Amino acid sequence: THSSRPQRLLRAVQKGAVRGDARSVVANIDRFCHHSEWAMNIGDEKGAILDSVVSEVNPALALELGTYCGYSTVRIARLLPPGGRLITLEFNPEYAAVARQVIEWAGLEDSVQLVEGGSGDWIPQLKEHFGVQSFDFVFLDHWKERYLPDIHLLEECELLRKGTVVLADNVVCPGAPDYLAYVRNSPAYQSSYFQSHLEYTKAVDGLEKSVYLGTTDA
Ligand SMILES: O=C(NC/C=C/[C@H]1O[C@@H](n2cnc3cncnc32)[C@H](O)[C@@H]1O)c1cc([N+](=O)[O-])cc(O)c1O
Ligand SMILES: [Mg+2]
Repeated sequence: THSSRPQRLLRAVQKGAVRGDARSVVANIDRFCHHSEWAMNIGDEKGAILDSVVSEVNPALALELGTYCGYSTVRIARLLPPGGRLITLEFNPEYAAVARQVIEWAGLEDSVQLVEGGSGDWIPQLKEHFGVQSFDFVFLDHWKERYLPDIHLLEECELLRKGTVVLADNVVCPGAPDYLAYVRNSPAYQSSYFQSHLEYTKAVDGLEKSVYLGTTDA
């Protein structure tokens, strides 16, 4: 039987990266994607922007939508403060299985909670299941048409607080036009754009950073 690209990516990590060394896991996935097979990880260039935003927020509690192989999960989790936690949602069982092993190879399993399921089903359950009050940081990198419905869901479930930072990948390529229009025009967000390039290519892409300001009503 032929392996899948996520399985080949995992094997590259297990062959090339040092166990327990998150930096080497990230470096080996980037090497695999630059030299062997492109994969939809945020990558090294946009990853550096992700790192700077995560470091600035220094989140005690972070949420990621769309784990895929766990590349950005590792980038975020390696920067969390002591006791910091990252909850990441992935509904594809095969991707979730690969991501678990990538996260373990990086030695970050104690600060990451990977939930196998859909954001639409799970966002409403995060408070009761994980004792979550609200998130300090949210990273959107799942299906692009889910960005807008899921940020509305996060608002409705009161999982955002004044100052929560929401960072969205791919707002240019593949693009999330309805999401961009919302966060850039809503009085509830202070939004800014970071121009970059699509992972492992020269195509233009960017990240949108949106700070939640809270609702205007009392
Ligand atoms: O399509 C892209 N990303 C979609 C990512 C999708 C990932 O999130 C999961 N998912 C989806 N809805 C979900 C809901 N709930 C949980 N997991 C979910 C999918 O099972 C997949 O693992 C993409 C495409 C390009 N590109 O160049 O084409 C570049 C990128 O950086 C990208 O992120
Ligand atoms: Mg992406």
